[in-house]
Amino acid sequence: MLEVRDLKKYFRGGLLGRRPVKAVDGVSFTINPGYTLGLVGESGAGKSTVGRLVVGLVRPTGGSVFYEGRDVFKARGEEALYLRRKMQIIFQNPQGALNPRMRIGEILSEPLLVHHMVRGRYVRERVADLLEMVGLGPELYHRYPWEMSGGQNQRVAIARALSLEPSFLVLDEPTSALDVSVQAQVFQLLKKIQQEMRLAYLLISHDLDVVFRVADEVAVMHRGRILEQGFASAVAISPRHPYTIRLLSARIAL
Ligand SMILES: Nc1ncnc2c1ncn2[C@@H]1O[C@H](COP(=O)(O)OP(=O)(O)OP(=O)(O)O)[C@@H](O)[C@H]1O
Repeated sequence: MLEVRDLKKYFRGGLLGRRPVKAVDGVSFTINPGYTLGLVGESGAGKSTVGRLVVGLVRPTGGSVFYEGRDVFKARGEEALYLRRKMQIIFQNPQGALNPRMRIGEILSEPLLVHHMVRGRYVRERVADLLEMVGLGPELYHRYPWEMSGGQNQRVAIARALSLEPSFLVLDEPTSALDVSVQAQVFQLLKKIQQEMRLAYLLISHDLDVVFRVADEVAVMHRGRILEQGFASAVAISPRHPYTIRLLSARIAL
């Protein structure tokens, strides 16, 4: 469903901006419906840049992304709108991702109205459904983001993404800003939604434990490239993946 080919992003770097920073330097992978690819690597490896490139938030230096056969970087008009709906991204900091001046009900209604997902009089009903899908009660409709916990806000961010009926989500460190006890609940929710809606996930994390627990396949990034890749169970033990094994055995804090 999602095919990433030889993706590159170079930023200007160095004095006078002459030496490029090769944040992403030839990354390729595919993800199928219902599957999770975990992208792991140390800080600065280029993981977040890959996530932003894939959903079209950052312009690439080179390479291509195909979603259901559509070229994400070349899409215009109706097709671009369709892709904006189908490919969503969830960020690390839910508080920052939600407008503090809007109530939860408004935050969830807005995309439904902008993208004409439901007729006006059914919006309220759909918002209640979305809240229920992410395990939140209808009484939160009138609350503001700052009146809720980090975990509740991340659930709202997930509900907002789901409102557009996506089939692919980039999860960029989705639980890093949350308490450990809440992290497991959010991953449980993401798993449940994935099974119900056959969503494909690109899970970005610096936490090896999280990625190996949650993802079906793992790609390990280092300095803009994928060094090692394979099924989570195989990558963790195969001698063909020395970098990953070193990371795992040393439990390096990435
Ligand atoms: N807008 C930008 N301008 C210049 N350099 C950038 C920009 N965004 C990222 N970089 C650089 O690109 C490289 C990769 O950054 P990126 O945030 O993708 O890494 P990461 O693996 O997600 O790291 P982290 O886990 O710390 O977020 C880093 O060297 C970073 O400084």
